Amino acid sequence: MKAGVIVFPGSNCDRDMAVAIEQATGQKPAMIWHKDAALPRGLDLIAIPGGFSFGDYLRCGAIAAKAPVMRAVADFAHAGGHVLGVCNGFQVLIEAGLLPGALMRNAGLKFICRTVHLRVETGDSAFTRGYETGQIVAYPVAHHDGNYIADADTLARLKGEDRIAFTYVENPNGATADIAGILSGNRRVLGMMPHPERAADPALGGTDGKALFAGLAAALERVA
Ligand SMILES: NC(=O)CC[C@H](N)C(=O)O
Repeated sequence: MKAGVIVFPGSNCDRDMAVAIEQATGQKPAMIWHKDAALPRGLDLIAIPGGFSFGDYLRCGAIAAKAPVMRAVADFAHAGGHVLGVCNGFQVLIEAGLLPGALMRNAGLKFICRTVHLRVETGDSAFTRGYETGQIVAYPVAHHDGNYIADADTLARLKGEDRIAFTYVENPNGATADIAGILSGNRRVLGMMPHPERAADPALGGTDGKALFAGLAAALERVA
């Protein structure tokens, strides 16, 4: 699997993401600067990492969503490519219009940095196929704007199309329907607030995120 990790000024989980991908695939991902208008050829996965892109000015992810590379990311997604957005990456995907809804300030108005439990709501995607539907996993969260909001129609569509990937067991931020992560209509774009790449090595205190990267590697591995 050939992966690329997008890097914005203020990204701070880009290297963690690269390590998790390399551990799962045996291949170093390409690190792609936000000003690059063209992607490396032959990518199977693009990861948009967590952080504070452009200092979270305007709204989290709003400026990054207008970066030159995002046009190429949108083309890649529209052509059926797999895209993983974690935390600030989820915010960027929403601001870019690649996933529906909005990410608002946490209901408690505080930055939340701790490990939370999530329920895997669907195993039906390249991202979640390494889990059983209904499995409970522990991932860290670290955000102040993780309160996922969707209107009634969007929520009904997400539920009806089995596009809610993860929910919080105990909602930390006020998110609608306890939503922690959602899939696009073609199930190839996943945005999620919790950090699988921070739970992918025993040295980090947890390994529940490993199955996400292993599942992706298995799903996107090319037959030589
Ligand atoms: N860890 C992150 O990606 C932080 C995301 C975002 N800047 C927030 O605080 O909501």
